[in-house]
Amino acid sequence: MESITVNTHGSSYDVHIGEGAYHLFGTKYHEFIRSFDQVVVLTDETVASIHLDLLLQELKPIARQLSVKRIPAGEKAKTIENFYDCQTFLLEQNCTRKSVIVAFGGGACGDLAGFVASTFMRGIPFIQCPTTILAHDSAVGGKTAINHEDGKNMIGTFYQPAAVIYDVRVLTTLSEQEVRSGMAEVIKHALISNPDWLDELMGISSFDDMTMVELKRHLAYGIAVKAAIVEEDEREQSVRKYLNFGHTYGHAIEAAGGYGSITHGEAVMLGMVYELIASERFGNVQKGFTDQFIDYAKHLGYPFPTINRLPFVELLKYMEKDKKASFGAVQFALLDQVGKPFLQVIDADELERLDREFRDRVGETK
Ligand SMILES: NC(=O)c1ccc[n+]([C@@H]2O[C@H](COP(=O)([O-])OP(=O)(O)OC[C@H]3O[C@@H](n4cnc5c(N)ncnc54)[C@H](O)[C@@H]3O)[C@@H](O)[C@H]2O)c1
Ligand SMILES: O=C(O)C(=O)C[C@@H](O)[C@H](O)[C@H](O)COP(=O)(O)O
Ligand SMILES: [Zn+2]
Repeated sequence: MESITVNTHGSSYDVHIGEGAYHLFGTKYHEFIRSFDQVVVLTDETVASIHLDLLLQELKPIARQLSVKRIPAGEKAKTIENFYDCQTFLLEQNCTRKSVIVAFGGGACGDLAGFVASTFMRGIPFIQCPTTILAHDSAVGGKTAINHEDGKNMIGTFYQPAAVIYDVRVLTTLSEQEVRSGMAEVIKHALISNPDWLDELMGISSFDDMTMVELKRHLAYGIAVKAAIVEEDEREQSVRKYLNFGHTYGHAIEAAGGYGSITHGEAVMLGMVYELIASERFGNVQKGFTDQFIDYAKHLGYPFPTINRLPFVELLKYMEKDKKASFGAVQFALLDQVGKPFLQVIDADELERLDREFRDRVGETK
């Protein structure tokens, strides 16, 4: 079992990753769980149907009272209606300020559960139990959110979990598409931090070839990269914006396409290619590198044709509302080189030129 501690201004918590991590509920977290009058597991329908027993066999013997709230699977969970429904559930269960939420699912479930926890009676503790590769990112760092039709994650809080318990046994049931989606955030962590690690990832010709030992190592690296940035800038005033590499364009794709029509990680991969092209213009990324990266991403099956149904004007509308934008300027996290991120304002005319170049170079035209 590997453990990484995240220290922020107001909190300190551990991220545990390994096979059998849920046993920690009965050991390290036994007294912590006993200190709550109720444990509410917030989980998505799919995860519950496959893996709930694995978690409940650890929690049932120790929780004073336990209930399970199932939410819809996937991005459609992150709505104001589901948020309200969860609050109603907590009230119906007579939860109090001495209750705890356990988020059991991928990033969508974790983002919603964290937002619910941060607002129920003005805030109760929550534990993240991520069940996707992608959630090595979302479970750490305390960003919680639901979506608005005008923009991704527009309603949310910074609210750190009390612990992250990442039992990798559940990852074996992920679909090929969800593996691809999750690996995009791993690749993002490498792109913003470490050229050697990126080289290793770019040597993977099929995610099926990765062993669990290799996957766990990549996830632990990604968590360490994220934890270090969050410790430095929890509320995204400076370096935390680097974690948004690929997201300004990626979130616009998700919102313009309709939430859930493309996975978050797949949209981020398209966004990273767009933002690599911008990094050639504003940084020192070489065209040859970006072309090699495009071939790699295409070979791994990232869905570049999605861009065909999304006109630039639609994407621009969302990019202009990005959370890093202010005073009418859209700000991007770009790369000077791999491992050297920086921030750059880009105007609408340049964004359009980059968009045309992106479509040409990924081989899809309007
Ligand atoms: N808070 C953050 O810092 C942060 C970081 C990255 C992404 N996110 C958010 O995370 C979300 C994406 O997360 P995600 O990719 O985990 O999506 P997700 O939670 O929608 O899960 C993807 C799909 O996989 C299924 N699934 C989950 N675990 C499974 C398992 N073990 N076996 C089989 N199926 C399983 C789910 O039911 C769902 O259908 C987006 O909303 C994104 O905005 C947040
Ligand atoms: O933790 C962060 O900070 C990130 O930017 C990580 C991203 O992978 C994640 O998708 C995050 O939810 C995006 O945040 P947002 O503030 O752009 O909505
Ligand atoms: Zn992301």
